[in-house]
Amino acid sequence: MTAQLNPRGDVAVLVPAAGAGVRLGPGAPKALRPLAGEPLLVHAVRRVAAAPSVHTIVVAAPATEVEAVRAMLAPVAPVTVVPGGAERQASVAAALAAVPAGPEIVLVHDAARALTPPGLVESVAAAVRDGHDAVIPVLPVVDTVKEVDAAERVLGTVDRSALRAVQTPQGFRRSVLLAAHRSAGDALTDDAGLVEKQGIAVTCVPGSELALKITRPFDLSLAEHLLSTGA
Ligand SMILES: Nc1ccn([C@@H]2O[C@H](COP(=O)(O)OP(=O)(O)OP(=O)(O)O)[C@@H](O)[C@H]2O)c(=O)n1
Ligand SMILES: C[C@](O)(CO)[C@H](O)COP(=O)(O)O
Repeated sequence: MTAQLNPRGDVAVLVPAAGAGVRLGPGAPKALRPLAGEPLLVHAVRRVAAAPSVHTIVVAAPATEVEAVRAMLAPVAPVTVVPGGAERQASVAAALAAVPAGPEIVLVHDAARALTPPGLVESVAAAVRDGHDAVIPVLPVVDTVKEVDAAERVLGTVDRSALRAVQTPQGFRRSVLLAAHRSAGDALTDDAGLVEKQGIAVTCVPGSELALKITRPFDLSLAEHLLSTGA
């Protein structure tokens, strides 16, 4: 049976957490590495579970760690844990298959974005509820962006006013995400990218700097600092 959080909620959140974390360096799978003494995944799930609209959370864990992840998350929130896949897309598909009947809004949220505030979960879900098929949180690109060739010679300066850095949670009408995964071709790291390939409009909402993706060692240090200063 699938664990439920708020039976009156209309949102299922899929948390892909099966990645290795190669860019973070050698060690345990990234979602299980400690941040201020607790695994990244615990931080991420605790914040998702604090969003009032959330009915169900499904975590895709590293295949060898499913039981350990169940035990780790049991005191945090009622969560369903399934084995993830070799690519993020396969992990999301496995979690999507475990969503029970009920929630018609499905969010996909990286475990690696461990400090994402519950308010961002709510604002993405609200935009889907308002009628958007697919919603992504974004931030403006703050650096000047150059296009370069293979020899790192600058070809030109890109107009960054039309560029956005994309975060998670990404929100979808359930049927839209299901159809996108059913007809998915080459693995993409981004669910909105799958939906775009179906010709479906994707809408942006403001993201949060706290939703940074912990990818490299610097990001982990930054997250430690943010937590120690009250994030
Ligand atoms: N096979 C995979 C690969 C990634 N993810 C998850 O997708 C999220 C975003 O991926 P990323 O941060 O790029 O993580 P990794 O793939 O682990 O990073 P790296 O490329 O450095 O190994 C993470 O929460 C990660 O655990 C997953 O569930 N299954
Ligand atoms: C969905 C995503 O977080 C978009 O930023 C994605 O998982 C990024 O993965 P990447 O491998 O770092 O591009």
